[in-house]
Amino acid sequence: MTNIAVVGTGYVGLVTGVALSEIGHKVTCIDIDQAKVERMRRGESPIYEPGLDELMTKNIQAGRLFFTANHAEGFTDKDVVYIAVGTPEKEDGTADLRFINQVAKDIATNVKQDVVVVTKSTVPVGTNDHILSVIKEHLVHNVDVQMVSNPEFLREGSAIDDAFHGDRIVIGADAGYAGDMIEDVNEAFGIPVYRTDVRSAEMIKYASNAFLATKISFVNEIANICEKTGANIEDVASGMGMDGRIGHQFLRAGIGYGGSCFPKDTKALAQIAANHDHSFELLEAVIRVNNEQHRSLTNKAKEAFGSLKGRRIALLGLAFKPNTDDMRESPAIAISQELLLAGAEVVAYDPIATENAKRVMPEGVTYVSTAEEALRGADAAFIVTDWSEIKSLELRAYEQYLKEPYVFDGRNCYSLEDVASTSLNYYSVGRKAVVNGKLVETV
Ligand SMILES: NC(=O)C1=CN([C@@H]2O[C@H](COP(=O)(O)OP(=O)(O)OC[C@H]3O[C@@H](n4cnc5c(N)ncnc54)[C@H](O)[C@@H]3O)[C@@H](O)[C@H]2O)C=CC1
Ligand SMILES: O=C(O)[C@H]1O[C@H](OP(=O)(O)OP(=O)(O)OC[C@H]2O[C@@H](n3ccc(=O)[nH]c3=O)[C@H](O)[C@@H]2O)[C@H](O)[C@@H](O)[C@@H]1O
Repeated sequence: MTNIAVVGTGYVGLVTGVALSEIGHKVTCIDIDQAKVERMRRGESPIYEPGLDELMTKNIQAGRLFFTANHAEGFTDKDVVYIAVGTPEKEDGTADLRFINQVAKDIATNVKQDVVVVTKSTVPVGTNDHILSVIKEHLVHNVDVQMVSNPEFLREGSAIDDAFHGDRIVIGADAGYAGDMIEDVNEAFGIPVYRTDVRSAEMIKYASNAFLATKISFVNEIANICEKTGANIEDVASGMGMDGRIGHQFLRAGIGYGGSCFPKDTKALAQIAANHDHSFELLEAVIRVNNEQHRSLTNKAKEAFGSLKGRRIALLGLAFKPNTDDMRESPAIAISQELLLAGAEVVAYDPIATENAKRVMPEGVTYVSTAEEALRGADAAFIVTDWSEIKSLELRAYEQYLKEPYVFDGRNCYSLEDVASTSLNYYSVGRKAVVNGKLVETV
């Protein structure tokens, strides 16, 4: 059992803290947001993440999981401090290290014993060295501080499962005892550990996210060409994925990736390259393709309707992916902006993310509390997020509620054969359209 503090209780920090307490460590989670801390003390997760509340409550009751807004209290007697604060994007695309720098100072001024500092946050190559120098510069007590880079690979919506069944745990440490100590801390997860130096660990995180984003932009480009050639992206992706060297994962064509990480991490890596006089052409193209892909549904609707002026569009799903309330960089934002700009009226529904959506979506969007309400009287439906509730909506519902039978499906939720037996006009991604019960090429 190790005494651990986790600084920052967002998607990563809270899941990390809960998972470490579940395998037997004594964990104190620290956040500057007092209201969040109070909710967590009651066993309520401030974020929507399946399975998290239950596991939190269990470990609070077992006396292994604590929450505080006071850094000095949180760091008392801790051997390990995890940093899990945000590293958002600055205007120029680089990572904003404001929160990281603050935590480094918080650690320096409050720790009274030797400590291993573990960076979970995604940070540019060289940042761990920078964190150590900030800590040393502000250190109040004469203690030893060692750094470990331990990037996080969990996905929102399946974060608990990922924490216990991830593919690897990357531990980046230079000389000293710290790497072995963090390997011991993680032993009970039973996940393969990959040891490397600090800078390689930092790069593994960006390279992994950039590679996954590349797969998505690649498959979206293939989908765009499928639409022009009459091929079917679902069949193409399945056939590609059967090659073990390619694999089936991250070949789902759609409306482009969103979320709190792929958009910011791809830009940050391109900037890291640029800072070292390297132009990362491939990654720049991945980003451009993704931005363009956000427009694909609206472009199809413009083509089908001629003009979207005065058209009422039902947006089904707002979160950047299912099973999360996270709206950061959700394609729903860009899609709504495009629709409003084209003079359309936007009525939106999401099973979970509506409150967060209201904070980041453009002004002028109307929110309703069921899919049916969104569809009723609309000229077209846009399927934006493939929540199971939305995927399982009967095709009959669109026929029944829509004023005009137009569905623009950004997630390929329905089979073309099923749609062909309805009265719907259906446009999806990388597949033929269905118009008047017939499969037709879109160009
Ligand atoms: N969200 C995700 O799925 C993943 C995120 N990451 C990385 O993990 C890091 C954290 O991401 P999220 O959990 O999404 O962030 P988040 O923005 O959801 O949460 C960050 C939390 O840190 C708190 N905080 C800020 N400064 C603090 C301080 N000085 N002391 C204590 N608490 C402080 C904030 O109040 C907030 O609750 C980022 O670098 C991100 O790139 C990595 C893998 C997955
Ligand atoms: O660094 C991070 O924050 C995390 O970023 C992603 O996780 P996440 O953003 O939660 O979700 P993903 O499932 O990767 O989806 C990201 C976006 O790509 C889209 N996507 C994903 C897969 C696919 O085949 N097609 C596709 O369009 C999703 O709809 C979503 O908008 C990575 O998968 C995690 O390994 C990583 O830890």
